[in-house]
Amino acid sequence: MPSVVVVMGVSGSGKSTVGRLLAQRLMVPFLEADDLHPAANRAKMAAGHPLDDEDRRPWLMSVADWIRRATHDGQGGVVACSALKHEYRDLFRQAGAGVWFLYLALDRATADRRVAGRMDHFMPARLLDSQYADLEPLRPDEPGLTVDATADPRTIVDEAVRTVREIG
Ligand SMILES: Nc1ncnc2c1ncn2[C@@H]1O[C@H](COP(=O)(O)OP(=O)(O)OP(=O)(O)O)[C@@H](O)[C@H]1O
Ligand SMILES: O=C(O)[C@H](O)[C@@H](O)[C@H](O)[C@H](O)CO
Repeated sequence: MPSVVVVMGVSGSGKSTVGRLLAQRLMVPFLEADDLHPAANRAKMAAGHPLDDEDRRPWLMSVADWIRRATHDGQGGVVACSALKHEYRDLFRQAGAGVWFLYLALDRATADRRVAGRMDHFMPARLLDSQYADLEPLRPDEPGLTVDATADPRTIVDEAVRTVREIG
């Protein structure tokens, strides 16, 4: 079994929704990586500016620290984190053994609809251009599974649980 599952994808792909459900099913702790963003990052996104690599660095380090603790104490966990770029995911893989990715692949039109429909969130819909520009989909040499993010969240979780049990 993977130690930590990172549920990744662009804003609106369903990371929080699917990640919470998956953590419940696997009975492991859940981390919403958005909660670890420095205030400056949240303010920048809320003002309509996308984050760059430098903005993300301290945030990715905090997420990697959580992954390190979760793997070392043997508890494991599920993390909802955009993890858009290959190098960010490498950082997570270096933090602990057995890090595995569940990539929620979402078409742009659905992402637009979902993010525009969300009123209680700091992420403005116009930042989706930059999310897709930065996105580097999961590569075959990265451990994980790519799923269609428009499927029902429970169906996605069922498929993920089946796959992690198979590889375990
Ligand atoms: N599989 C799904 N089918 C239909 N709607 C979904 C699905 N997953 C999530 N949603 C809806 O899409 C919206 C975005 O979901 P969610 O907040 O989980 O995405 P996210 O990837 O965590 O976004 P962000 O990174 O911006 O926080 C929510 O309104 C949620 O209810
Ligand atoms: O990497 C990034 O650009 C950011 O982390 C975003 O992905 C947001 O955290 C999130 O998606 C908004 O809720």
